[in-house]
Amino acid sequence: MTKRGRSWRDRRRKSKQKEEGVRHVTASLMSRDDSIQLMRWLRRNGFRDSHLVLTDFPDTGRGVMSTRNLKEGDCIVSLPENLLITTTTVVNSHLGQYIKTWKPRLTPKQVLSLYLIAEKSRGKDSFWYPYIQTLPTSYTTPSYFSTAEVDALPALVREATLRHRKVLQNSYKSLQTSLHNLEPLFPDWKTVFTLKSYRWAWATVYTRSVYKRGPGWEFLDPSDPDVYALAPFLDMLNHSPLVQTDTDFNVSSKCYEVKTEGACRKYRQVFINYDPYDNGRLLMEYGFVMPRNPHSVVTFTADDVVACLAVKQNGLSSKNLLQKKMELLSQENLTVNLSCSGEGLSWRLQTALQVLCMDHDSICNWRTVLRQTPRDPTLWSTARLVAQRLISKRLEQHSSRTQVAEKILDPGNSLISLFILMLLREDLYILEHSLKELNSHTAGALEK
Ligand SMILES: C[S@@+](CC[C@H](N)C(=O)[O-])C[C@H]1O[C@@H](n2cnc3c(N)ncnc32)[C@H](O)[C@@H]1O
Repeated sequence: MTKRGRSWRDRRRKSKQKEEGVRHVTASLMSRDDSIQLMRWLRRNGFRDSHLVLTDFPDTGRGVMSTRNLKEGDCIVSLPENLLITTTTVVNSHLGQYIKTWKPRLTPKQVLSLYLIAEKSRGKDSFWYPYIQTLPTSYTTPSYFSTAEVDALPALVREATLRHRKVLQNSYKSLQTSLHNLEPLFPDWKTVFTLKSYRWAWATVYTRSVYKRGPGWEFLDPSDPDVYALAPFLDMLNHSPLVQTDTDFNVSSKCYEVKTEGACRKYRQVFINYDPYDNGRLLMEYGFVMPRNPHSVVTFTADDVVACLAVKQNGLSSKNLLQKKMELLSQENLTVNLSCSGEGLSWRLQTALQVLCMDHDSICNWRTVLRQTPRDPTLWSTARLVAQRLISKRLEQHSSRTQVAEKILDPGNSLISLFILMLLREDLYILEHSLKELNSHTAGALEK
């Protein structure tokens, strides 16, 4: 065996660094020109930023890095109104006269989607060209999932996915009847406004718009609020549930501003907090999931709990008693969103479990469980056994779903598959952890 000295290791290290450097430069060169054009265009049009640059991050993909230390209260982005795409932008554009008379009335999301497709098709002639060039060309939101990916999802997320896809299809269908009216502007409207381009535009609006209240145009469908604005550069900020930012339109400066509510170190990624969503919702609305998401939960319904009541107990609880309990729970809105998380069972689930385990005599005092403490130890020990059954049953179903998904999905080739597997594994962890907690309490109670 040849012994390799320090110089070999140094050479190896240097050549590895070079390889990585080449990979890094190749990856960033692809978007570097577009990023430079975007920044120039933004500054030409009144954008002010404080030392922020677009960068690829290994864990989140493209995002924003600060080149100086940021302190609480710093205004890091200030985007003038003329750089926002809102329904007002569209109404004042060449599409405006068509939007005003469109039948059936358009929703604000449809208006923005049509505009994005129209502007994209105009290429360099569009004012928005430098912005559109930096938009992703495809997304990881539900309308991009393959059939195998949809099938692999947990039941509730799968239902939400199918609903999401239906909304998109119906939205496109309702547009189709009037698209030919755009012929004077777009002679090739049939190949421009396709379902595929609409899916892209719709996902762009869904995943990248910020909240800005519109004027309430009377010619738009009021069933969807006019609160969306596409905000170049600001939409490059990724989400973290751990940060707080103040993101709003400032009516006096007429700029959309982002202010930090905490410090951020130099050369670190700057995040904003989109919404306190669990991973299922993040996947539905934004097309990604977060490892160790503090908002992640596994949810149950009251019917799931009822199915786990002991046969004996079920027998004892006459049909009428069970009906009464379900009425009480629904009065308190406690029949859905009963959940467990990395921290164990939620208060809602614990309460529903206790109500469903009450006997004939104690049900008249059912409100005592709403107060949470002190807990009736006998009632809670029955409820805990039902909880163990509930979680074990779900864990069994979920483990086999995850095993099947691991065989079918290819996370190396599809980011969507990777996110779905992350979602399944996170739920598995929550269920295992919750069951462990329940078992340890049972063991503790037996030892006493
Ligand atoms: C407003 S954009 C943020 C910029 C985006 N990363 C880009 O390159 O254009 C929102 C999208 O960024 C991605 N994203 C945001 N936060 C993320 C995170 N913490 N981890 C992974 N992807 C994230 C998701 O694809 C999401 O739909």
